Amino acid sequence: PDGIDSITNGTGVLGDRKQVNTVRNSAGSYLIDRTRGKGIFTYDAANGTELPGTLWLDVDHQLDGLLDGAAVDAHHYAGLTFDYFKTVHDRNSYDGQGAAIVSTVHYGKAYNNAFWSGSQMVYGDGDGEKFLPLSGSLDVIAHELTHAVTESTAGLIYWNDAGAINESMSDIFGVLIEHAYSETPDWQIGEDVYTPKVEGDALRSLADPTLKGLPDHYTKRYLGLEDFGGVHINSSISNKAAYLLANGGTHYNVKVEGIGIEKTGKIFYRTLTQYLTPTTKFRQLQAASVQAATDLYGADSQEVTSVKAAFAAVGLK
Ligand SMILES: CCCCC[C@H](S)C(=O)N[C@@H](Cc1ccccc1)C(=O)N[C@@H](C)C(=O)O
Ligand SMILES: [Ca+2]
Ligand SMILES: [Ca+2]
Ligand SMILES: [Zn+2]
Repeated sequence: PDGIDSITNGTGVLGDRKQVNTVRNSAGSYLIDRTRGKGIFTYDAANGTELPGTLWLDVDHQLDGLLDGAAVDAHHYAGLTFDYFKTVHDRNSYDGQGAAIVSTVHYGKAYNNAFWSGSQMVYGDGDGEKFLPLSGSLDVIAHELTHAVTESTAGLIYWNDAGAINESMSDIFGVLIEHAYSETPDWQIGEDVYTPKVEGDALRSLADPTLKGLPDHYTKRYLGLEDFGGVHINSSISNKAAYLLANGGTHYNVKVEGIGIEKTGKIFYRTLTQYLTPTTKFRQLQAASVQAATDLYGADSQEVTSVKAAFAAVGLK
């Protein structure tokens, strides 16, 4: 639709006020952000499963209704995630060519998930017990958009080791992007929308995966067929390595000197975009990460030593 670029005030899923970039005309304000790449577009599935659904139009230019929150957050957080890849890694959208970013909210009925469809992000409303509308948490949007980056670069298949590494990259960048923009960053995933009636829990913890019964060592990996071969289970192995690399610590008697979150982000971004392939296995992830750190900081650097220690601590090499 035609119209003028404008900024509209809105209320997010958690009742927090924020501004979103919109296109405004006589019909109302559309969730179109023309300030980033080829644009960010947010749609409404109206609790159906047709994608992308209807481009979000707010007729009174006040994005503060109960149904608006999911759309406001999906749009706003997609913008922040775009900004992170652009300003921190000099990557213009998920494809490096400014690709338009499309999101759909209110997908399905009480749908307790969010996903990258292969061409767009999709968010369920949650059932109010397990999840609130999933776009209400920045780490969820960052997780999903990172799948698009992964698909445009490494192409990790969604199965067994490669799938777990795929999922892990999405969790790691979920944390990195939350640390870049949130006042209350953490090493947990989904805490803002997970179990609204239970305080202090999260879907996954990178700091201590065992809190949710997930493996924190390669010898404890899941070998079954569920969850695409454990992609949301074995992701915790490299998630833990990332936590140790950034923060340091001693894990299974292996001491890791932390190098901070910025350098951790640089290493994992280079690993993901330069060295991973569709079939990368966990041991190859270790080697790829060492290579990326070597490229960036030199073979004899503390950073390389810490990458080796972080992966050794979770049983890789
Ligand atoms: C369609 C089935 C597969 C879903 C895969 C998507 S990418 C995914 O991993 N979704 C995230 C959503 C998420 C992300 C961050 C924080 C909370 C929730 C996910 O972890 N889904 C879990 C619930 C799962 O699918 O097991
Ligand atoms: Ca978090
Ligand atoms: Ca909770
Ligand atoms: Zn995922």
